[in-house]
Amino acid sequence: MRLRPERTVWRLARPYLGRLLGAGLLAAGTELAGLALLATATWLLVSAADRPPLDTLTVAIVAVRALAIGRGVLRYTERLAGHDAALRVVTEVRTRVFAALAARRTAAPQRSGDLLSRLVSDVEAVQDLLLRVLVPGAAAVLVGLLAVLGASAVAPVAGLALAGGLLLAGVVLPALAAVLTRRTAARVAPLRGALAGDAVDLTAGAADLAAFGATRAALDRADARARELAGLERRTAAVGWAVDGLGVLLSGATSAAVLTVALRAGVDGVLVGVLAVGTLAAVEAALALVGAARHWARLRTGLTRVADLLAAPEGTPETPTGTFARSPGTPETSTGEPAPSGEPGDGSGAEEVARRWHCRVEEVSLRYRRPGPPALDGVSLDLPAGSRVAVVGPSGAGKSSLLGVLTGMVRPDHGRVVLNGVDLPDLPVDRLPGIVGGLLAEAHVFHATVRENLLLGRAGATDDDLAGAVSAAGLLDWVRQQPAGWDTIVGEDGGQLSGGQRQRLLLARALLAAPAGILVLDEPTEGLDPGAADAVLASATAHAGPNRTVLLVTHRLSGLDRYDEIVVLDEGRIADRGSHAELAGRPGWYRDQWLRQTDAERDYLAIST
Ligand SMILES: Nc1ncnc2c1ncn2[C@@H]1O[C@H](COP(=O)(O)OP(=O)(O)OP(=O)(O)O)[C@@H](O)[C@H]1O
Repeated sequence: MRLRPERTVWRLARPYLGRLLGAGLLAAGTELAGLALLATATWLLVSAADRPPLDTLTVAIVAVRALAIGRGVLRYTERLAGHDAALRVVTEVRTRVFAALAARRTAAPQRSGDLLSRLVSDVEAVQDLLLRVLVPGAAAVLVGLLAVLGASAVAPVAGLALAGGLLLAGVVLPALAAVLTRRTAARVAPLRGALAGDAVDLTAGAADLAAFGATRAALDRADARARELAGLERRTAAVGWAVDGLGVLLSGATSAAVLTVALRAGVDGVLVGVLAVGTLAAVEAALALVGAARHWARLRTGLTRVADLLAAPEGTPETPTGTFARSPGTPETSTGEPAPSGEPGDGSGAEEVARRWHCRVEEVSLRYRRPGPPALDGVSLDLPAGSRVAVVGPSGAGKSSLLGVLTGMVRPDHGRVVLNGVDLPDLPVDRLPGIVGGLLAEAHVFHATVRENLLLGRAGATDDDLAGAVSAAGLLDWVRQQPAGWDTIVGEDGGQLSGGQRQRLLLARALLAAPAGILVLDEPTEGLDPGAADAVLASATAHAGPNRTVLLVTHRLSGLDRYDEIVVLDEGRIADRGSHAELAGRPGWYRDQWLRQTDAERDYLAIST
């Protein structure tokens, strides 16, 4: 077995060696005080029957009290000194790990859940290695040696029997425990990291998962991981229980062996009792090595990850620990796990794909806080299948709230949304994502490949579907330029993409959603320059096709002349509605805004040419 991670810890702990040695000696002192206490108390009990001289008795009684108090004091100071040394080492390690992660993040960002797991659990492995393995391990070895010497002084054969028992308890049993624990332990740390990543995705990406009907699949995946982790931990606990049982058996057997050989060697009766009890205490101290070995085996994965991180050159890419959807043609996710059941977008179904959807929003009112102004106040819209409707208005007018109501994310206080004659709440929740879907405000990009992010929009999408949507969003050239193509990792929340590329990826994913239903687009061209924004909006609207309704929320008014109706919202109410030509031709918010934007763009073009 290569001890590279331990060597890394050793190197980092070297400046604190004096403190660690002190803690080890104090731990050995505690064990020795315990052993001496048992031996003296036994001697006192056994010899009291023979009525020894009072001064001898008094000395033994004082010794028992002093050892009992001393043991407590030693234990306390050992804990204090050990933690002081270990926490100093851990502070150093955590600083270095943080610096290493920060340096690598620029080149190969990892999932924040995994980063957190590295910074917390893996670094704690270093602390545990020092406090639960090295210090008690060193103390057990020292106490064992001194106990063998003590027993040999009484009778060499007794020393030999004790040495045999201590070898079994302190070497064979710990090795067995380490081997049995290591197999499961190697899988626990990465699984914990992946589970932490799942937690981040389930919280940060909750709205998107719900919008695309992928919440169940993501929850199932996290649940499967949690169950696997629980199973592994149960197995580790069972191994621990079995090894502990063997330890107790061994302790009794060693004591019996020492007792037998000491009696055969003609050792005095009182001393035989002292030897037997002292043996129990010495074996118990040696059994601490079993716990230390188990901890060591469990800590190795975390230690290895810390050592790798501190040793790796900056920017070494790593494979992400979790993925989302997967290609229908791909048998496994990139983590090698089986495919999750209930793929996102299942709700789209053949029935939804074939049907055209007529949507009516009737007198919808919504108030988030009471008292407080309404976010929506009696809003009505008619969205015939295949229509193009844009919702505009000043910031805070209620545009995103309207999309929230339409996608079922927010329940209105009054009014209703009717889809092909059915009230929205009466539709099964898993069908809604197949009918209404798209790009919502604060959309989340998952730390997965381009393909997996897109398949969240429609799980069964073919490569042609993906290429069509990505091309409409103006990202196809970029995907083709990437060495990994569709399998390019985009980083957590698209951290490895530019703002515009991230937005285009989100738009492409939205275009894949609800293929024959209602496509909602909340600020799809945000962050793109005016020219690109116009081109992307035109191609995205065209990509929606004749059957799909498009409901666009935008601050940018250019390109809306291709829309059937524009609704101007203000303070939750419909302030105006009509075509672009009608609204731009009459006084009001729309015309003011239109003139302001065209002037600003003229200036922009003048400066940039
Ligand atoms: N989750 C919420 N809790 C409380 N109030 C909210 C919430 N979401 C929106 N609001 C409030 O409702 C009103 C409408 O917000 P909404 O996000 O729908 O406006 P918007 O027109 O989309 O604005 P913007 O153009 O700035 O995105 C605002 O006054 C906002 O503060």
